[in-house]
Amino acid sequence: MLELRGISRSFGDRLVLDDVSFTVGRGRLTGFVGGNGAGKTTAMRIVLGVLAAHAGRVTIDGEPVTGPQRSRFGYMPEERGLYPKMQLVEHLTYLARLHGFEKRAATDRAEALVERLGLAARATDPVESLSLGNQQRAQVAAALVHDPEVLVLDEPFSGLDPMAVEVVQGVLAERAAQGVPVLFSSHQLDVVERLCDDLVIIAGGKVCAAGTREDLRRRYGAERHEIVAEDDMGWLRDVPDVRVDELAGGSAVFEASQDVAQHVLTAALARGPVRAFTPLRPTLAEIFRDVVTDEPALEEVAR
Ligand SMILES: Nc1ncnc2c1ncn2[C@@H]1O[C@H](COP(=O)(O)OP(=O)(O)OP(=O)(O)O)[C@@H](O)[C@H]1O
Repeated sequence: MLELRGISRSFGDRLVLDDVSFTVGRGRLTGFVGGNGAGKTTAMRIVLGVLAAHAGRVTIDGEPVTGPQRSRFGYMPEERGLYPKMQLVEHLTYLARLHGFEKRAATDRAEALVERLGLAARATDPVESLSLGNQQRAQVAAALVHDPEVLVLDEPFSGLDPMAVEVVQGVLAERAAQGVPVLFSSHQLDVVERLCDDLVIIAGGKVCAAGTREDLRRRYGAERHEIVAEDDMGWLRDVPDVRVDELAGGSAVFEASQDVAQHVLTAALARGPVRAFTPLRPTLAEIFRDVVTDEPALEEVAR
């Protein structure tokens, strides 16, 4: 398990990470979510040792991370850095060799990854000639080519079309299934929601929520319910402790506690048939809105 414990970091007199603690479990995909400037990249750089923390520590299985261990981490940095003139497989082979693989093994790994990431037709193209989405896939391949023991990826899904998102998702999930702790940041809440086992939500340099996706759904987000009745549901607006979010004839979506929702159901049944009554699970976007109070509007975050 990778753990950040009490990490703080300032730039000048500006505190950008304030006592940040969270874990990234083995075999888990952990999504790191937060608005622009929340501190995600800074925290990831500290995990990789590219940047020093001013307080706190990063441990792996309870022990402080050492230099040799860090060299076996896979990192996809925010600033993408591949040599533009090098051919794709040649480049990945070169990176694998830097990590100590023999030539044959390095080439085999590079070719297998290129194939797995759907880039086989581009294997001998110079990196600079790849489309932006394919360059992004190539960056993911670069982070994976030495079979890392920990994976940290800064926005691996940005700029990918939905097919490429699926491919990269699949590759990361495979690594996680092999026991690798995987931490990735993303602004794409729908992707994070679909893919992650665990989530860390950060705002203004502080972790404001962390846990499994199901945990967060239970702990945060309004309790919402959908009801579809034969008769008009207009009366719902007058029920105390109910907030009506949507109302169209007999269909309504409302926020209320479990007890009040049961009361609404009973009242609706007393008026006529009820066709559907469903608790709605909060989406990550709703949870995010709930826990991040002083961040930019969600639309800005998702952009
Ligand atoms: N080298 C630096 N010098 C000064 N300030 C910095 C430096 N690096 C980051 N910051 C500041 O630290 C804060 C956190 O930045 P960081 O890049 O970690 O956020 P982020 O969550 O990754 O944001 P984004 O989603 O926009 O990439 C920002 O206010 C940023 O301006």
